[in-house]
Amino acid sequence: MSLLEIEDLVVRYPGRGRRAAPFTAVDHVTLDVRKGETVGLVGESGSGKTTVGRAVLGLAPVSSGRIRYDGGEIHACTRTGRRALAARIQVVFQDPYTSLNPAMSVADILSEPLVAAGAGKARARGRVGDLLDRVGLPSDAADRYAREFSGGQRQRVAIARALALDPELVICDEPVSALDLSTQDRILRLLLDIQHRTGIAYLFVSHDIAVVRHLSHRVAVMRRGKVVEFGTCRQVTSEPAHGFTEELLLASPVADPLRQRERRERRRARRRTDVDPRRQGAS
Ligand SMILES: Nc1ncnc2c1ncn2[C@@H]1O[C@H](COP(=O)(O)OP(=O)(O)OP(=O)(O)O)[C@@H](O)[C@H]1O
Repeated sequence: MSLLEIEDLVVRYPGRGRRAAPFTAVDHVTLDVRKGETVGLVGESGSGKTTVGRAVLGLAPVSSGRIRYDGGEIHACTRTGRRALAARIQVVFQDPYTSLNPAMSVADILSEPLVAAGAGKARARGRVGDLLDRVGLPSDAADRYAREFSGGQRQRVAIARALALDPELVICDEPVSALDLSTQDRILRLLLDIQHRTGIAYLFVSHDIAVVRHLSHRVAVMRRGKVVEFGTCRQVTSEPAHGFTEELLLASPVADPLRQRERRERRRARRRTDVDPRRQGAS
């Protein structure tokens, strides 16, 4: 059964300048995420991936369409409704340097969502050790400050914070793109391990199809605000139905330098003939 259902979602922003037309960042997007599943949302920069995640979180304006969570409509949720949802849907952002308050200790960062949800301070503190353990950090990390950690360790803290309320769904918005390759690999393994242990679902946003294929059950490919392809990871990455998916696969890293050059040239040739119609005529 689907946990999250996005149906015909449109997010439109007002145009900049007096006569500029509104800009459609998300254009009739339909997709769903089932319990315990990872859906990868992949596409080039500006295709609307983050905006889809933000609309689910109530942070982007829904112009039309529906978003349902566990059967209930959430696209027009009140503040109280949103607060209740916060325990069920959490988010991990791209940049672990800006998403954690450097002036707070890790214990405070991890207790904050629990206290906000009504747990007493002592009870919230009591859960910190377990949360650190779940993301592979030592218990003495609790008394240190986020600024004392590496990018990968900070992202572990951000993941622990997202897990604090035992959510059913975590929106991961480019959670590894600010990290070096070996740290990326460790964080992706951690996310997989957490999913195996808890049955959590992920909507995993990334520009990198190589990262997405690593952990997604299904993959949606976005281009210029639209989902151009949505299918199982195997279908989308082995038998892509859309030329743009092929393009993304071609752009993912390959070891052979000759193939790399061939791919670069094909990419350049495509870019020369390709203009985003959402931007045409906009001032
Ligand atoms: N608040 C806003 N006001 C106006 N336009 C916006 C706003 N937020 C996003 N956009 C535009 O919507 C489009 C989609 O942005 P979005 O961040 O969702 O893309 P993305 O696929 O996640 O790209 P990236 O990987 O670079 O973050 C972009 O062209 C962006 O400039």
